[in-house]
Amino acid sequence: MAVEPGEARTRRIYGLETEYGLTGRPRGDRRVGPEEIARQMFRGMIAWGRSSNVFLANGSRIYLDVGSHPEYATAECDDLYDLVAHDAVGNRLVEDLRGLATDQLAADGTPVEIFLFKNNVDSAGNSYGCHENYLVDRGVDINRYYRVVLPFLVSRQLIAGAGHLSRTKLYERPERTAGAGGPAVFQLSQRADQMWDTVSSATTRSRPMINTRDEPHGDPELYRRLHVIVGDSSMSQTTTLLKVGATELVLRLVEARVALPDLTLDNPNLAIRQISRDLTGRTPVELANGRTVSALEIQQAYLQAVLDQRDRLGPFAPGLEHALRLWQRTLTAVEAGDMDTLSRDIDWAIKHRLITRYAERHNLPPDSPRLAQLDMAYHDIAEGRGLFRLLDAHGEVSRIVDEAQVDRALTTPPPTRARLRGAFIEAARAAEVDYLADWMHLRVNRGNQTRALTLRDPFRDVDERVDALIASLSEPLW
Ligand SMILES: Nc1ncnc2c1ncn2[C@@H]1O[C@H](COP(=O)(O)OP(=O)(O)OP(=O)(O)O)[C@@H](O)[C@H]1O
Ligand SMILES: [Mg+2]
Repeated sequence: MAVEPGEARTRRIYGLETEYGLTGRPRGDRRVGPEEIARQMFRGMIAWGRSSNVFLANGSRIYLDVGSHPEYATAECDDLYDLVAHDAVGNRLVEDLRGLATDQLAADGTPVEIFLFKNNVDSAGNSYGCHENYLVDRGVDINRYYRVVLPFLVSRQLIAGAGHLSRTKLYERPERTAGAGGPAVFQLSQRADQMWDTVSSATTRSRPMINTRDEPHGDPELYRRLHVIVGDSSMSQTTTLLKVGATELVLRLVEARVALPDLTLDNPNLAIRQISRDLTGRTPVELANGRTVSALEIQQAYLQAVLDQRDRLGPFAPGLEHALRLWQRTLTAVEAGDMDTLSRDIDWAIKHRLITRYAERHNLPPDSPRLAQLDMAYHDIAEGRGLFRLLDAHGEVSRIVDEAQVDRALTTPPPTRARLRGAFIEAARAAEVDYLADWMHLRVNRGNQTRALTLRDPFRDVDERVDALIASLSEPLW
């Protein structure tokens, strides 16, 4: 359903896409490159997904792109808590594939220890993404979203950055120097130094903060999909909730036409780099109108608008309420310079504490390779090995969902179009028919007959046409 002009959308579709970093350490004589490991994971995926069609019964998509970055895209969620649970499922799935590939490579006589990282930059300085998708209405001028959302996103690393001990100099291309061109500095974000454009349809060469490719995965007359690619991957569930929840609140400000100060940045590519290099949020960045403002002030301005105009933003589900409280608490802590109070909740602060304590204990300078390893190991998703995973196992970081909720999300789609897709996939697998499913389409091929459906409404989780298609699978012949 579209919303009335001037009204905030109170139900929205969200999806998170995560690309994982992949490396292997040989346990025998032969080196095994990431391409080969990825190939083995893909074989595992075919065995385990029963086809190379990689949409799963929980509505998600798992995918191996060119390059060696397994990608997991959550199903369409309409609730932030659901989104956090569905995002967490990605780690489980790629971990399964890692296990299968490890066994297979060992059986083939090339034993290798495989590492998967939920981060955004490898040791050679190459970057890969964590994309956020937000459904917005075609009826709202997309340029108003861009204008308001960009300064928010450029400064959002202050509340949701993953942290990065980086040796990339200002405006250097990390992939040209393997990210080691200067002295080590702890930055807020892994993505800041990878951004070369603000809003464009390119994805790789001049990587923009928002991708404008118009692919709504829904009725194109009603909807658009806002494709945000500037964000860091999050290990922390609280950081995920805050990252998406605060963005949701800013989208509602745009839709409700709340008057906001003009925070258009003079040079967003420079500002994002400056902000990333200052954990206090105080560095002034230049606005197009000649004034300067800090990341903290930008974030405070948006937060204050939400608090002041809350009545105009519609009802808040518990997850959104939770995100709002976290946003307030995070900015208060940054303002007070009290990072320790964030060290259970916000990735960059958790990682910063870990690295500083280790450096102090072992008397290491910032560019010690051991600290760079620690930075990487934070994102290792293996249980019992990854550093965030260890903190989590010891109860030293906060959680939004427990393992039982992740178990559920592994098999149960959220109550959106994903539910139709999930039910269809389950039925098609049980009936052992040749089928295809993607975000918008369901199709069955039987003999020389094909039946196909298009699901244009991502909100809708009941559809008689899907029921009929599923029922027809048990008919002996068409
Ligand atoms: N109408 C919609 N609005 C917002 N998000 C959507 C909508 N439909 C699907 N999504 C989400 O968008 C994401 C799409 O991920 P996916 O990686 O398959 O697509 P893509 O970005 O179009 O393609 P690619 O990564 O191959 O370029 C998923 O997380 C999904 O849940
Ligand atoms: Mg994608």
